[in-house]
Amino acid sequence: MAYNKNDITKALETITAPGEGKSLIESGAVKNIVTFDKEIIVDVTIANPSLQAKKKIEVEIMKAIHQEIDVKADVKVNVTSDTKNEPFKPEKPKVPGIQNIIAIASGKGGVGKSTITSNMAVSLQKMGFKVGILDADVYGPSTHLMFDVANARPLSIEIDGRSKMQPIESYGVKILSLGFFTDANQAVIWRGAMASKALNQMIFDAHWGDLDFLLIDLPPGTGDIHLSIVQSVPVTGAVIVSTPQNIALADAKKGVAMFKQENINVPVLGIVENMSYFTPAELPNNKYYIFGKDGAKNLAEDIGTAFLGEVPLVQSIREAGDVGHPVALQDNTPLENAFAEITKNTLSQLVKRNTDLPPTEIVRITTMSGCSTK
Ligand SMILES: Nc1ncnc2c1ncn2[C@@H]1O[C@H](COP(=O)(O)OP(=O)(O)OP(=O)(O)O)[C@@H](O)[C@H]1O
Repeated sequence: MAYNKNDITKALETITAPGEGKSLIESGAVKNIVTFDKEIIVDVTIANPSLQAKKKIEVEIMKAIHQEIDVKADVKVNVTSDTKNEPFKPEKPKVPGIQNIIAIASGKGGVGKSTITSNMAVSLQKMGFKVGILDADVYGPSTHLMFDVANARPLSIEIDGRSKMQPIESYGVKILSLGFFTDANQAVIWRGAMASKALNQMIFDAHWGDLDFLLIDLPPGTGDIHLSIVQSVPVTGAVIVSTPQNIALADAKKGVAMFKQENINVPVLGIVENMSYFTPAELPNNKYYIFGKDGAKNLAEDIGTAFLGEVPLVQSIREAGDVGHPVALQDNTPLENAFAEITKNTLSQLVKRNTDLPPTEIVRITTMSGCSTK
C-alpha cells in the first residue's frame, strides 16, 4: 500500500526552506509528492541554486521521511532552483567592509593582466567607487610599479586595539602587494603555504576600510596559489584576460574551467581581450591584428561567457605602466574610454551575478587532489 501524502506533507513541515525562514510546505517549495508502493518522490524548488543547498535539502527531506513515515521508504528527491522568479539575495560580505572581490586571472603570463587590473581600478575610482588592489602575483608583482609606489612600505596602525597593515594609496586606489615585502633585486620564491599566509594577512590583517571593490591580481596559471586564494576569500567573480593568440586562448580556457569547477564555483564575469590590434601613428585608419583577430571574443561566445571589451596594443599603455601612471587616468582619450567601457561591462555582469546567484563560498581544500565547499 502506498504511503499517505498528508503524513508526508506533515513530515516536510518540519524542514525550513533555505534562506526563507518558512517551512518547505508554507513557502510553496514542495511542488509535488508522488507515492507508489514503497516509493515516495518529492519535487522541490528552492531559490538557492548552489549544489550545497540542493544536497542539504535532499538529505533533510530523506531524513524527515525516514524518521516520521517509514525508515524503509524508497525516497527520491528532485531539487531544482528557481532563481528567476525569486532571486537569491546575497548575504553580508564575508570580509568585513569589502562588498565585492574580483579576481583577475589569465592562464598565460604576460598577456596584460596587471595592466587591465590597474586601469580597471582607476576607472572604478573615477566612477566614484572605493577600490583596492591586492597584488597576489607570486612570480612578479607589478602593481606597486604601475602605481609609482615601488619604494613605499605599508605601516602598521592600531585599529580597535589590534595592529593592522595600512594599504598604500595612490591615485585614490588602496594597494597591497607582495612586491612591498620583497627586495626588487632578490628573487623570492613564494611557496604555496608561505604565499597563502602572506595573502591572508594582506586581506584579513589589513585596514582596507570600506571598499566597493577589491581587485585581486592573480599570478598567471591555474595552480596552487589560485586555490589558496579561493580558500581564503569569497571571490565574487573572476575576469579573465587573454590576447587573441591561440596559445593564450587555450590557457584562458583552462582559467575559466578552473573557476567553474564544481568545488570552486566562482562565477566568471567575462573575458577581456588585450593587445587586440595595432594601429601605427602614421596610418591611423589601419588595424593590424598581430596576435590574431577576435580570438577572445570567439572564445567568450564558445564558452557562454560575456565579452567585456578589447584593448589595442599601444606603446603609451606600456610606457604609462612603466612610469607608474595608468592610462585610464587620462581624460577623454580613446584609451580612457576603452577601459571605462570594459569596467562598465564588468559592473553590469557583476550586478547580474549578485542578483542571480548566492554569495561565493570559501573553498576548503581537504586533499591535494580535490576541494570541498565549507
Ligand atoms: N595593450 C597593451 N599595449 C601595450 N603594452 C601592453 C599592453 N598591455 C600590457 N602591455 C605591456 O606588456 C607587459 C606585460 O603586461 P602585464 O605586466 O600587465 O602582464 P601580466 O599578464 O600581468 O604579466 P605577468 O604574467 O608577469 O603577471 C607590460 O610591459 C605592459 O606594460
